[in-house]
Amino acid sequence: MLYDKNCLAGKRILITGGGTGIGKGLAHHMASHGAEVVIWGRRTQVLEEAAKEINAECGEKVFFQAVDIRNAESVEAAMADIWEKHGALTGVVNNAAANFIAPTKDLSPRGYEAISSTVMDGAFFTTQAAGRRWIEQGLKGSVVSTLVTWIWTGSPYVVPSSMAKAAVHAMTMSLAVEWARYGIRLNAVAPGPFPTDYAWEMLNPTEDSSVGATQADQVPMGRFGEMSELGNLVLLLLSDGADYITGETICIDGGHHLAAPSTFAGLNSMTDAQWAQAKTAAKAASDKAKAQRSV
Ligand SMILES: CCCCCCCCCCC/C=C/C(=O)SCCNC(=O)CCNC(=O)[C@H](O)C(C)(C)COP(=O)(O)OP(=O)(O)OC[C@H]1O[C@@H](n2cnc3c(N)ncnc32)[C@H](O)[C@@H]1OP(=O)(O)O
Ligand SMILES: NC(=O)C1=CN([C@@H]2O[C@H](COP(=O)(O)OP(=O)(O)OC[C@H]3O[C@@H](n4cnc5c(N)ncnc54)[C@H](OP(=O)(O)O)[C@@H]3O)[C@@H](O)[C@H]2O)C=CC1
Repeated sequence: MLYDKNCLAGKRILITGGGTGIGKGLAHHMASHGAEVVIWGRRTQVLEEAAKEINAECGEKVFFQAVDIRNAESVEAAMADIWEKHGALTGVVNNAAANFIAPTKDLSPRGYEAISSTVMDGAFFTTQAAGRRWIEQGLKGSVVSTLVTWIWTGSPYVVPSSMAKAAVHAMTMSLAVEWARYGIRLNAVAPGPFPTDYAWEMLNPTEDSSVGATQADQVPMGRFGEMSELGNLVLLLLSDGADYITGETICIDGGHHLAAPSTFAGLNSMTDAQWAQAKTAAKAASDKAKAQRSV
C-alpha cells in the first residue's frame, strides 16, 4: 500500500457510477484508506452488491443510493439525504458516464442526449449540489472528475462523449477559479485504457470494432493501467496533501495518447453491415443492464 491505510480517515466521498468498473474500484480504494464512501448508480442490486463486497473487507464504510444523475431533482434530493443521514461530504468523484461507438451521421438525438447529458449534465448537477452546500456551510471540498484523453485529441465515433468530457474539463478549470476562495478545489483525471466490463461491451462490441482499446501493446508502457494506480492519483487529489492543486487534469495512460493510437480512428474501415452488428451487440449489453435499473 503506497499511502497509510488511514490517510483518508474523516473523509466522506461521493462516487457517481460507483457500483461498477472504475467507480467501484475507486470506492474500494478510498474505503480501504479510511474514507466513508457513498456510491450512486441506477441499479439498486448492482450498488448493493458492490457495497457488500467492499464492506466485507473494509468494515461498514460504503453506502449506496439509486440516483439518475441526469435528473437534477433526484440529485438534489439524494444530496440532501447524504447531508442529513451521514453528514457533510468532503469530496465528490464525477465518474458516471454513458458511451457507445457509432458513426456520428447515424446518431439519433436521443442517442446523443443519452451520452452527453449523463456526462455533462450529471457532473454539473452533482458538483453544484455539493458545492452549494460547502459554500453555505463554509466547508472545504474537493471534486475530481473522470475524463479521458479525448479532451485533448478528440475521437471519431465517440463524438458525444468527447464533447461532453471536454465540457467537464471546462467546468473543472472554470469552477477552480470561481470557488477557490471558498476552499473548494476541482481537478480531473484522464485515464487511458483501464479494461472494465461495461465500457468494453460499449466500446468494443464485436471483433470488427477492436482497434486498440483492448490491445495493451498499443500502450507505450506495454500494459493497461491498474486500478490501484488510478486509485492512488484520485486519492491524492481528494486528500489534504493536494491542497494547492486545483483546475488540473492529470493524464494517467502509460503514454497512450502521446503515441497516438488513443482514438477510434481505426474504425474508419468498418462497413455499414459491421456497424449494424456492433450496434446490436452493444444494445444487448445495454438492455441487460437496463432491465436491472431501479430508477
Ligand atoms: C482505439 C482505442 C481508444 C482507446 C481510448 C482510451 C481508452 C478508453 C476510453 C474510454 C472512455 C470512456 C468510456 C466510457 O464512458 S465507458 C462507459 C460505458 N458505460 C456505459 O455506457 C454505462 C451506461 N450506459 C447506458 O446507460 C446505456 O448503455 C446507454 C448508453 C445506451 C444509455 O441508456 P439509456 O437508457 O439512456 O438510453 P436508450 O437505451 O433508451 O438509448 C437512447 C438512444 O441511444 C440509441 N442507442 C443506444 N445504443 C446504441 C448503439 N450502440 N448504437 C447506436 N445508437 C444507440 C438508442 O437507439 C436510443 O435512440 P432512439 O430512441 O432514437 O432509437
Ligand atoms: N474504462 C476505461 O478505460 C476508461 C474509462 N473512463 C471513464 O471512467 C468512468 C468509468 O467508466 P467504466 O468504469 O469503464 O464504465 P462503467 O460502465 O463500468 O461505469 C459507468 C457507471 O456510470 C453509471 N451511470 C451511467 N449512467 C448513469 C446515470 N444516468 N445516473 C447514475 N449513474 C449512471 C453506471 O451505472 P448504472 O448503469 O447502474 O446507472 C456505471 O456504474 C467513465 O467516466 C468513463 O468515461 C475514462 C477513460 C478510460
